[in-house]
Parts: sequence; C-alpha cells; structure tokens
Amino acid sequence: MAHRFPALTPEQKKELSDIAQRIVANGKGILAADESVGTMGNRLQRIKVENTEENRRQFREILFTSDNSMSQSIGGVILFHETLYQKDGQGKLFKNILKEKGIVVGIKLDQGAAPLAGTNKESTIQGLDGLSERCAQYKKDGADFGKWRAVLRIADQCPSSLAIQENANALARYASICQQNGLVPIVEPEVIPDGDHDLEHCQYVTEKVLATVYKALNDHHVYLEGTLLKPNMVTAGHACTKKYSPEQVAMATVTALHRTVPAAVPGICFLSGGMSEEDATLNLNAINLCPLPKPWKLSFSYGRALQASALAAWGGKAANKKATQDAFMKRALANCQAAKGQYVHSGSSGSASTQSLFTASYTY
Ligand SMILES: O=P(O)(O)OC[C@@]1(O)O[C@H](CO)[C@@H](O)[C@@H]1O
Repeated sequence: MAHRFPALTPEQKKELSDIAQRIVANGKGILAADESVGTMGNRLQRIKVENTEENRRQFREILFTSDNSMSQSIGGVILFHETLYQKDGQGKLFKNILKEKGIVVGIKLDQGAAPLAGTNKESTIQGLDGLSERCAQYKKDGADFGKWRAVLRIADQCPSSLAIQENANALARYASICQQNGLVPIVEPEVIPDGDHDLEHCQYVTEKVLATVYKALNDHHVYLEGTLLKPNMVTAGHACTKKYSPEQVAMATVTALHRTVPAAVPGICFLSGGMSEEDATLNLNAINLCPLPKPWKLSFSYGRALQASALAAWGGKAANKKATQDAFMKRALANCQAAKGQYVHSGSSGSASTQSLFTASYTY
C-alpha cells in the first residue's frame, strides 16, 4: 500500500524523535510527579499532611528545586494540570525551573477510568474528546510529551479481549493526537500487580497486551521513533506465594518486550507499580544486565519508587527540605545507575526504601 497520506512531516518526525531521545539519554529516566489531586491525597494522608493545593505545591517545589545535578538522572518530569501552572516561592513557574535544568516537561492527559459493562470490573480510559485542543494548549504552555495510563487486570476472564482491544485502540488514538500536536506520547498499558498469579502468567498477559498495543499504534500510523513505552515489569501477582529473583523478573520482562516491542521505539521507561524503591531499582538493574538483545533504552518512569522516601523525609515540614531533596536525589541517581546496569546495592538503604508501595486496585 503506497504511503499516500503521510501523518507527519519530516520536520515533525525529527522534533518528536529528538524529544524522545533526550528524555532517555545516558541512563536518564522520568520522574512521574503527575498524581491527580485524589492520588496525591492518598500519598499525603500516609504522612499525615492535609491534601491542600499549597501542600501539593510545596512538596513539588522541593523536588523540582533539587540541585542542578538532578538533570544527570532525570530527563523528563510528568506533571498534573495543576502543577504545570504552579510557581515556586519566588514566583517562578515550575515548568521554567525544570526547563532551565534541561529537563523535558510532560503532562498527564488521561482523564480517569470508565467501566466496560459486561466485563469482570474492567475499564477503559476517558479523555479523547477535546484531546487535540488540550494538547495544542499544553504544547504552547511548554509541555513536550504526554502520558496516558491504561489499566488491565489479571483475574478470572481478565484481561478480556474487549479490554485489551479497547485500551490499545484508545492508547493509539491518544498517541496519534499527541504527535499531531508535537507531543511525544508516553504509551502506558499497565497490567496491575493485583492477584496471586505467577510470573509466567504475567508474562503471557503482558505479551498479549503489548502485541495488541503495537498493532493498534501501527494501524493509527503512529511514528514509533517519536514515542516512549511505559509498561509494567513482568512480576508475579502481589499475593503470589512464590518469590522470584530480580534476574527472573528481568528475563521474563525482557523476553516479553523482545517479542512484542519494535526496535524503532527509542526507550522503555518502566512504571514502579507498587514495588519498593529498592526492588524497583534492583529489578531495573537486572533488566539492563539481562543477556538478551535490548535494542531500546531501558529506563524508569517512577512515581512511588522515586518519591516514597522523599515524602517520608519531608513530613510536611519546610525545615526538612534538604533531607527531602537528598532522599529524592539518592533514588534518582540509583535508578540512573540501574538504567545503565551499574547499580551496586550499598546495603545501607533507609527503611522507607524497602517498604512495599503496593495499593490494591490502583486504578487511577
Ligand atoms: O506505579 P508508579 O511508578 O507509582 O506510577 C506510575 C504512574 O503512571 O501511575 C500513577 C497514577 O496514575 C502516576 O502518577 C504515575 O505516572
């Protein structure tokens, strides 16, 4: 079939692929600071801090004003709508603070789950209506990439082919709209870790989901060089009694990716999915050491696994700014090393870094 109606010009393609490559250059990854107001409320509740706009702003200001070496580990930060327009104490927009450090600014674009009737509690994600206009505005306002998280669960009759197809199609439609507006789409089909399934079953499901996503991206003429994938690592379900080593997780994960993700994709930035900070780093390191072909950068886009010890160190107190930034930078550096397969576990991690961050049915 002749390519008669190109979706993007060569200039648009170059811009998108340059942005994607910048984000994952030299072991860099992504700080997912895009928790919605409700999700951030859950995080703040754990440290007994009230979920006000000012408290959310203060915590994020502390992270984003970490010293400039932050940009050696962090290539991009995903923001929630509110945060894109927030400022530091001196009146400087957060997005400008990040850009001056050379960090690419991203924006969460999905707008919550809607049930798929007739399924076992499965969902699709909303937000396609008006998405092009929102993307155009966010691009003007300084964002260069977007994020859309689809949720698939493993249970009886799940994920159904309806849920897999519907979420893949929504992800592809979102990715196409992003690219038309100069935003690199982060494509996030998350197979959540709820359940007692084993590693092999998670690998099987992850392969089915990713294969469907890449078929849909191709159908929608998405330019893969200008995308990033944000998948789950292949792990056993949270309630599985059998435990697996980082090397086993790595082999299952890279096998699944190798079978389904085209080499044209520049980077795969894993979500942390409720793993402890330390497990997320150790697994990423093992993935980068896995003896299988790895044509993509394999990095991180962590929310909980980059912020848990920082949140604990902060505790809502301005006086804890330095301790908060130290905790955050420690995880950022560790994950950057892991993205190069160079992380050496020091054995002296604080207790917050080894605590499970799992939340049941973490659907939004
Ligand atoms: O699994 P993690 O690494 O904590 O977070 C992954 C993530 O996609 O899920 C969250 C909820 O949508 C987002 O804040 C974040 O970007």
